[in-house]
Amino acid sequence: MLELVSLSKTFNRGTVNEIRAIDEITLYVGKGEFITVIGSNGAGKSTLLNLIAGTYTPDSGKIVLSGEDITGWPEYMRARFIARVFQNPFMGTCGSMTIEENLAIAYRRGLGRRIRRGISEKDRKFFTKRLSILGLGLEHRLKDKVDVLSGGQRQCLTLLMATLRKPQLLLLDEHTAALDPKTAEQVLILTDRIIRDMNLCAIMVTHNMNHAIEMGNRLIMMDRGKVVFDISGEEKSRLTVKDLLDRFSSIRRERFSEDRMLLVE
Ligand SMILES: Nc1ncnc2c1ncn2[C@@H]1O[C@H](COP(=O)(O)OP(=O)(O)OP(=O)(O)O)[C@@H](O)[C@H]1O
Repeated sequence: MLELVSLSKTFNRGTVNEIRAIDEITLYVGKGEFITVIGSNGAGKSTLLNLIAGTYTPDSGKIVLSGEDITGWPEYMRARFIARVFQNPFMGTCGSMTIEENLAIAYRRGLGRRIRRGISEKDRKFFTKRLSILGLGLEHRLKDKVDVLSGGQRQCLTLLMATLRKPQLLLLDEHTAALDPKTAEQVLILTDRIIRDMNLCAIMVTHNMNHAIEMGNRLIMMDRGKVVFDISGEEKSRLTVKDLLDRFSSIRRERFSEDRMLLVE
């Protein structure tokens, strides 16, 4: 489904602030894989999603989606196939527009101008049906402005909009981090349900080790722009928070010994 081949990205090249954010990452993501991505601050998680979505261009390497080399494609072209939900619930929706207007925009994304028209009764029925799966009663509030929704309701709507037309890939960039714990849990349950029901290929960045373990069928850990741990299937289902913490500590120890070597040399 998605192939990343020797992908690299360096910021501020040639300056004292040079940072190799993504360092020769090669990753194959199969159909129906739901990957959780974990790693310390600055490990390169968001940069990886930005490269996949086309927000950033890689310095080298290749990105292939469903057999097509999309490395040179601009972000707007990739958006037809790659949906993304950000941490900020305000980013995926337009507050001054109604729920049904927001859904209509999402529904028509990627369609030609010819097909743009008002919202028909058939559209409304479809939106009502999809909104009802959220279990938030939003299906009875189609004409409400999105501004009046809570952060959690808004993030659920964003998730629904991102998947209204089945994307080839769904990117979730810490999409529950700005919500209170209870709402975050609800949004995660919904995320899991949508991904399973639609058999979506998804990549979810999180700082929460429990979420990284509980969600998805594959987990990768990043450190300094590299994938340092990649586990899936049965092995992943047996993974514990302690295992992840042990991994983090061993990475830190390695780094410490490297630093010492540098000092000695
Ligand atoms: N636009 C940019 N310009 C310069 N440096 C950047 C830019 N974006 C990211 N970086 C740097 O690249 C490195 C990786 O950043 P990134 O945001 O991908 O990490 P992350 O794993 O998502 O971290 P966090 O968990 O803190 O969000 C960091 O050192 C960051 O400061």
